[in-house]
Amino acid sequence: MSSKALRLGTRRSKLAMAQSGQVADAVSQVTGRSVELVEITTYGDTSREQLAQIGGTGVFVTALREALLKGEIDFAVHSLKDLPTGQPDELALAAVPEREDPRDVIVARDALKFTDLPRGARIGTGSPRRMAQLNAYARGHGLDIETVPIRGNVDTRIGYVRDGELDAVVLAAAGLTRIGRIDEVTDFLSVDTVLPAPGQGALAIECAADNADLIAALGELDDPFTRVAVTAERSLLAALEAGCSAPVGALADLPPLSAPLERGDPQAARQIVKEMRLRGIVGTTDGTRTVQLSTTGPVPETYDQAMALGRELAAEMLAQGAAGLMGEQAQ
Ligand SMILES: NCc1[nH]cc(CCC(=O)O)c1CC(=O)O
Repeated sequence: MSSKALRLGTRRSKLAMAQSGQVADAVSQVTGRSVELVEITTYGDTSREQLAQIGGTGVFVTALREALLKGEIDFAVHSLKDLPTGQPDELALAAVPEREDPRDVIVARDALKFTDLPRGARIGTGSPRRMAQLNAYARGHGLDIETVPIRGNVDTRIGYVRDGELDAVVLAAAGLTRIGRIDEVTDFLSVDTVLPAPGQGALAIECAADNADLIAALGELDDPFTRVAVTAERSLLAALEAGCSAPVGALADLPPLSAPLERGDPQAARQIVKEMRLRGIVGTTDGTRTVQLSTTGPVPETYDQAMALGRELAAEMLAQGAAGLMGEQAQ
């Protein structure tokens, strides 16, 4: 490989710059080459419409992919949850690095926890998935909340709480960690309450499919465990024929992983992890109807097995009426 700097295409947002910067450092470390950031503007950054209304799927991703295809950049970093499930033949998913905390979190006024929010509390989120699950939980537990559609970057969203317009906003833990604002979280939502978006907390590093040297080099950053988990989650999403702004939550977790990880020994964790649990949920945004299922089995040994697991769970969810619940959002 030549010693010219690698060009990493990135959106200008704080989150994109943070995650691109972190990956740039990791890539220079494994390749010994310098990495130069190239800023790309995407429709998702300039549009003020609700993400769900502009069709969600891929709005943040398209411009970066176009720059890759035109050879203007060598590789790009995406939030995996924003990446459409169909992979174009010309592009390769060269690496999925180790996942951050996949949970959703609340930033609320007065350090409030979700379940301590007062009657009539207004919670901002533009995500039908979050609305569906928060409203379903509230209905089941006698809470009285109102979900309020918002969008904008993290500063804007947290701003609604700071200026008193909303009681709380929902965000992804991973994004806040990456931009150094995880301390502002007032409650980490259990995945038993809100299942994250498929792939949430993971990054995708993409480059041209014909650049074998670069694919091999970037592959050093790949975490096979994360990749197995997100492959199952995204296969579930694809089989439900839903996009990244659909009311679909999914999480493949590796149950015994957390304890050894807390002892700082991920290698030990890898040896004892035998099972993977895949959970999926679909619901109407008002939370009146949900289909939630899970399956537990041996950790898949191939990505094809992981995909099969996702497809199987999706088929069971569809058999229980999942398609009808997603249809409700489609107006
Ligand atoms: N939809 C926007 C988006 N895409 C990725 C993240 C950060 C979390 C991640 O990388 O999964 C966010 C912000 C959020 O949901 O709070």
